[in-house]
Amino acid sequence: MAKVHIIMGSQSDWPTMQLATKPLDDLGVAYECSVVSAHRTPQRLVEFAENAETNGVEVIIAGAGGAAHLPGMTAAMTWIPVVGVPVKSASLNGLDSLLSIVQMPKGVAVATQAIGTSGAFNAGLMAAQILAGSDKELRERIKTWRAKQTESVPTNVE
Ligand SMILES: Nc1c(C(=O)O)ncn1[C@@H]1O[C@H](COP(=O)(O)O)[C@@H](O)[C@H]1O
Repeated sequence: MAKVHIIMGSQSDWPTMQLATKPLDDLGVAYECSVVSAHRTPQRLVEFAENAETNGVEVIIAGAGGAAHLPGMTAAMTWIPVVGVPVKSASLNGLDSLLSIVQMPKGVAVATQAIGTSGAFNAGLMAAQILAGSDKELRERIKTWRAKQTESVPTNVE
């Protein structure tokens, strides 16, 4: 079973959430993806959260837009770290999603990322970094990945 599970509130979130898979692919971290909605499929969410530990999930990435309750509700039902991605919404540009995810009550934590594709990408990276705490080889791959990124930034302005 994959250690990272990416869930999203709707199939329409996939163009954003797909970015989370990029660093995971680069770093050789296996993942699974599912559509799970706290609002539209509440029972599916309960089953997902209750079975996540038994299924070997170690980090959950949860993306949703608008009234984005999915990351917080997932975090409420499991101790497994939840990395939240505010998907950009049509009416409020994702500010609604961001506030819905970031303003968690004390005692239930969600690691909220930036709005949209950058946030989704960083969610994948964050998931890998969490797993790297207990995986030395992954830690080394992350260090190499970061070093390559640093090298790719030019000094000169053209
Ligand atoms: N925020 C949530 C939740 C949830 O939090 O449970 N379920 C779906 N949605 C969001 O509704 C938006 C519109 O969805 P549709 O495009 O399917 O109408 C999506 O961004 C989704 O994440």
